[in-house]
Amino acid sequence: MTDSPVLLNKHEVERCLSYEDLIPRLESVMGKFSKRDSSEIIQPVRSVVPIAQHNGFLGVMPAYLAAEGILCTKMVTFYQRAEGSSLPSTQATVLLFDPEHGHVTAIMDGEAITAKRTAAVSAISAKLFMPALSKVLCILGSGQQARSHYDVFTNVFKFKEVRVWSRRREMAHRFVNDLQGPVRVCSSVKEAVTGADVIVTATGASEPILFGEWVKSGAHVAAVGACRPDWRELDDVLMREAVVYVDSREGATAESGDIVLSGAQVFAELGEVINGSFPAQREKTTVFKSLGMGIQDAVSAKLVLEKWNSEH
Ligand SMILES: NC(=O)C1=CN([C@@H]2O[C@H](COP(=O)(O)OP(=O)(O)OC[C@H]3O[C@@H](n4cnc5c(N)ncnc54)[C@H](O)[C@@H]3O)[C@@H](O)[C@H]2O)C=CC1
Ligand SMILES: O=C(O)C1=NCCCC1
Repeated sequence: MTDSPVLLNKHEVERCLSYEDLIPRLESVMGKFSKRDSSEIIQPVRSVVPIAQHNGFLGVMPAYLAAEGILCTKMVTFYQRAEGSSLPSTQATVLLFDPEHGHVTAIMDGEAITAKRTAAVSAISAKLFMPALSKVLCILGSGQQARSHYDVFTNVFKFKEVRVWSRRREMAHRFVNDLQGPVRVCSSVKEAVTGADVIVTATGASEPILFGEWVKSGAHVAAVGACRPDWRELDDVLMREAVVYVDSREGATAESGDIVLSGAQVFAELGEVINGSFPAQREKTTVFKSLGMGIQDAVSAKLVLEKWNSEH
């Protein structure tokens, strides 16, 4: 008989997952992924089931990391919520398995993992691509991803100014009231992004909200939303003028409206830059188009379980 799986709620997952541990593990696994060695990593593009009646999607994100003995899947639902809805737009559960015998070893909340690993990957992109003397950070959106991006970006980097824009100004004020540091609430995207060195787009938008003409030359954009092939956050001008990096080429081709609909060319995967096979063009305007990967959830879940096991 196998042991019952460990059950970890959001609070426990949050407590057991630090950015300090997460960032090097993500850098390492994304570098390995970009080598496309299927004896080491298997991660298909996520399967997505549309829930058309409710403006939602169910995504299933399996991954197997043979050398590290990690077999994992995340199941994630994401919805386009009506303005003013208090429901979360992204919810998830992560399962870890024993790769040898096939039983489930842990079932854990996936919201905290999704929030932290996505923000940590964006921070890795900023470390590689943002201008050398970056002073101004701008966050578009005020939800879960905006919050985790604020946390890691202000932790890892030293910005002189942080700005936030949200489509409802009161939500931007609520976001700022929950934080420790000073953040300027902006009333338009244009005001928020003008002169910014680093821009995070973390919205539920399906039409462009960020226009290339507003973006300072040499700025870095970490684009986190618009994860469907017909959704946009960034306009054609920005997509065509910037050097475009992605987490996975296959994922970007299948799921990113900003890439597919603009016809922009992908320059490299983050892992290819980490491996040194493509350069980080820091002096140019750069976009990192994030879609999320099962391997990111897998290493995050393993870290959570290792930490939890070390305490019990
Ligand atoms: N790249 C990745 O790995 C991941 C991407 N996502 C995506 O990131 C985005 C944000 O996710 P969460 O923070 O979890 O959602 P959330 O619901 O907590 O926050 C969404 C934010 O977007 C704003 N928003 C919604 N519709 C908008 C519109 N039409 N125009 C402008 N702003 C709009 C909301 O006011 C809110 O501030 C979503 O698109 C989600 O699908 C989520 C998880 C992982
Ligand atoms: O990677 C993820 O997790 C997600 N990516 C895009 C949409 C919501 C969840």
